[in-house]
Amino acid sequence: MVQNNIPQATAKRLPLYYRFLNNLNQQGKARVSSKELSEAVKVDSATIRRDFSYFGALGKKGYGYNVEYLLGFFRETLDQDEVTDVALIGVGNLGTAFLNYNFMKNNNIKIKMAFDADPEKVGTDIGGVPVYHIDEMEKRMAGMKVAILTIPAQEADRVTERLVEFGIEGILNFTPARITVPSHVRVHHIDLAVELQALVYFLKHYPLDSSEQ
Ligand SMILES: NC(=O)c1ccc[n+]([C@@H]2O[C@H](COP(=O)([O-])OP(=O)(O)OC[C@H]3O[C@@H](n4cnc5c(N)ncnc54)[C@H](O)[C@@H]3O)[C@@H](O)[C@H]2O)c1
Repeated sequence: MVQNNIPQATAKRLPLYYRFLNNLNQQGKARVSSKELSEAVKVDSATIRRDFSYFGALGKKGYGYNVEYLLGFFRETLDQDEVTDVALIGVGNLGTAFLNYNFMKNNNIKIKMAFDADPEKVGTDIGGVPVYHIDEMEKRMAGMKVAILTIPAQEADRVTERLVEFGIEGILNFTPARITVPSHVRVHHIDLAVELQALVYFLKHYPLDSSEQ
């Protein structure tokens, strides 16, 4: 399949491209130039052209790219026709914000259920998502492949072990814990403190040339 040959860096940019092209399509635009795309998604146009060449979309000079063709490709590659159900573990400050945020607005990923250990939260419904007790995780999550972790760091290893045990395939980890998983499980860490520190470091040591903006 085509997507197996796409470099990981390119694959990571696909959702970004998809979102923008979807907006263009809804506005009735039939084509887009790599310059327009570049300005909108803040990726340089040479990178966009290289990315698009991996899936055979070669823009025509003076015409640009066909929005509908690209969207069709992205939809297939990103499985946009299929809704992916995700579970969220830990309905605290961060978890509650995610439940209230409707992922469906931009793509086909949906938080279907949430789990918490606090009896006061169990049985509630946040943003239309039911909250179950963590003891019911294995039973309720049967068949689900992706989980978001928004529990305290010290709970991360224990919960991860249970997720791995029943066959989870991907974990989006918001805890600062560096969880260990077998090689067949993919973990993406999102550490806001690290990102913020990196941003401040870059601002200080790699000031942007205003002409690049
Ligand atoms: N709040 C933020 O802005 C923020 C930002 C970045 C990262 N984080 C990280 O995200 C995680 C959650 O942060 P928070 O501020 O939402 O914390 P929080 O204390 O508000 O929420 C944690 C929730 O997890 C539940 N919980 C505890 N142990 C559990 C278990 N074993 N199983 C299921 N649920 C359990 C608690 O009952 C609580 O509802 C932390 O690891 C934190 O470091 C938070």
